[in-house]
Amino acid sequence: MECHPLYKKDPPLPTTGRADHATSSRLLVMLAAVRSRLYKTATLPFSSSSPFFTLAASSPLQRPHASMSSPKDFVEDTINNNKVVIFSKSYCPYCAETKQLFRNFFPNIDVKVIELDERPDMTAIQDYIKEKTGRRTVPQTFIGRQHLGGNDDLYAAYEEGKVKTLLDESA
Ligand SMILES: N[C@@H](CCC(=O)N[C@@H](CS)C(=O)NCC(=O)O)C(=O)O
Repeated sequence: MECHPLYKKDPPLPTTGRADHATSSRLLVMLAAVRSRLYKTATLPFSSSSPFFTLAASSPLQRPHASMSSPKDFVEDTINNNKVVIFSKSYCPYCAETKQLFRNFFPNIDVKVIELDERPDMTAIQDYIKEKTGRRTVPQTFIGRQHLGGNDDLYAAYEEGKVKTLLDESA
């Protein structure tokens, strides 16, 4: 199976610092233009603390890591607060099969999918999952806080009836 980011069907918006900066700069220029036109036409009481500017300055584009928890806290909180968690990568075919298993056989179960390749802390999260489970590959699935393993492990567990048992037990 092909497993490479270039095979991803829907590439994410640019997430590098430079792209973010360019995007937010363009946004600020647009907002400034709108602000100056409004000033001319309606003389509205804008100031530098206008909601427009507050919004732009606190945008995740400018402060991408500000509210992020540690990789360990993020993984543990996610597992504790969701019945089924799949740590995945959006372009990974094994991950697609894992997601498909739940869609096919357990369509009414909420599944929390974390697409690691869409997060800036991907590597740190994979490091923590490796520390926790001994596995660094994706997917890694947890049901009711219990680690089931990769895609092969999940399908084997499904065949044995273990997936259903764990889902029932963690109701
Ligand atoms: N046999 C494994 C194969 C998993 C696998 O090779 N995943 C690739 C992604 S498609 C991987 O994790 N590569 C290393 C990485 O992305 O860090 C399974 O069934 O889960």
